[in-house]
Amino acid sequence: MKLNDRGLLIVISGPSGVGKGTVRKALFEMKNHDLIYSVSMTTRPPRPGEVDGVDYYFVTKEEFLKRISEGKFLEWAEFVGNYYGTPLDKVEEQLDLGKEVVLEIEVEGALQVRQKAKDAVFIFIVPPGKKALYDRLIKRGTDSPEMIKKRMEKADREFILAHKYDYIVVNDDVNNAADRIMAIIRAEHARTERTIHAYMKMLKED
Ligand SMILES: Nc1nc2c(ncn2[C@@H]2O[C@H](COP(=O)(O)OP(=O)(O)O)[C@@H](O)[C@H]2O)c(=O)[nH]1
Ligand SMILES: Nc1ncnc2c1ncn2[C@@H]1O[C@H](COP(=O)(O)OP(=O)(O)O)[C@@H](O)[C@H]1O
Repeated sequence: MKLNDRGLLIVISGPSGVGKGTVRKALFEMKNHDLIYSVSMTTRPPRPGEVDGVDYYFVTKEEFLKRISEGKFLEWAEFVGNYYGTPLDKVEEQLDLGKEVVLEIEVEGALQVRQKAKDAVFIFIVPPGKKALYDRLIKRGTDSPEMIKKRMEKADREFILAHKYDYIVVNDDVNNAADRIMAIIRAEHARTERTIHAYMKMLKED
């Protein structure tokens, strides 16, 4: 039984290569959930295998800047030379339908969402160690040595902001990390301030 009509907004961040995409896929493969992934827009070129409209909406810088000026993003940020943003209309639409909307975004954008959506839940994924992070970026094989260096330096600046999140999840094992995130989402549903008004309303209508 669902107590709140409006869906929960879940923001997941973590350094590049920590396994956000991998853990998110494991999360969505779990049974009995109402999660929707918010596909971001980016000016980064697609990686081999990435599909427009599934992994990202791939657009030009001009198109992206036009959308910023039209106020079409819930948040946006520049990350190692490319723009990334969350289309506002789709997120609102899904939350109104009672869906749990998952954003997988970097910290600067997450902090913008923190200002706008007070009852969103913020989860920061960390690697079991710095060496593990480096190894994962190498293993993924999608970035040049120079880009890996930039992503590792960026990770150092992101770790400092981890305390601004509600939860820290260690991605030691993909399925364990996904389980922990699902447990957090379920617990957030039961939070008093989130559900009490909806429950009182339901009692009145009962
Ligand atoms: N602020 C913001 N960051 C995003 C968005 N979409 C993706 N990102 C983040 O941008 C960073 C770079 O993403 P990407 O180029 O796909 O590389 P990855 O981190 O190696 O997966 C990651 O931290 C993503 O979480 C978005 O819509 N807004
Ligand atoms: N728990 C884990 N243990 C070992 N390797 C992992 C784990 N999670 C992810 N990886 C690997 O690390 C690399 C980066 O993962 P990815 O999901 O692309 O990270 P992100 O989306 O955070 O940039 C991939 O090659 C992925 O298979």
